[in-house]
Amino acid sequence: MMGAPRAPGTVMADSSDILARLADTLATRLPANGGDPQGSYVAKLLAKGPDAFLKKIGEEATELVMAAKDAAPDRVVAETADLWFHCMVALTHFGLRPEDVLAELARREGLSGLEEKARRAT
Ligand SMILES: N=c1c2ncn([C@@H]3O[C@H](COP(=O)(O)OP(=O)(O)OP(=O)(O)O)[C@@H](O)[C@H]3O)c2ncn1[C@@H]1O[C@H](COP(=O)(O)O)[C@@H](O)[C@H]1O
Repeated sequence: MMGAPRAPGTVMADSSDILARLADTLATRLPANGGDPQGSYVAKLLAKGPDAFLKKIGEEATELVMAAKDAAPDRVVAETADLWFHCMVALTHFGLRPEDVLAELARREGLSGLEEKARRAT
């Protein structure tokens, strides 16, 4: 069950490993791990295959853009959560973990996007 919505800017005390805990839950929904499409939204999505969760990623990205265009911070937070969640379903399908993405961001830390682009051009 999902938690109650919170105002933007408030941080839960135990939020630091929420991505890892969510990934653990999502992995249990894989067909290979006995995920039951009758009793789980995630299992249903994973059982349908990539087209289903890729469609959701496209929808949630569009909804985030619309929330941002409306300058609605509460909706930006909610739509970003929807987008991250569905991206995590995709990671689960591919046997990947949020830690893989965080490691990639850590690898990029401190390297300006302008500098990285200039390196690619040479
Ligand atoms: N974080 C989420 C989460 N975020 C969003 N959603 C669901 O994602 C669905 C799609 O969102 P939409 O706004 O598009 O709603 P919709 O129009 O009804 O969706 P569709 O019918 O078009 O797919 C909704 O049913 C949301 O409830 C989530 N469902 C589950 N989780 C987490 O995943 C865990 C496992 O979920 P189950 O596998 O369903 O038990 C949960 O305990 C939660 O921690």
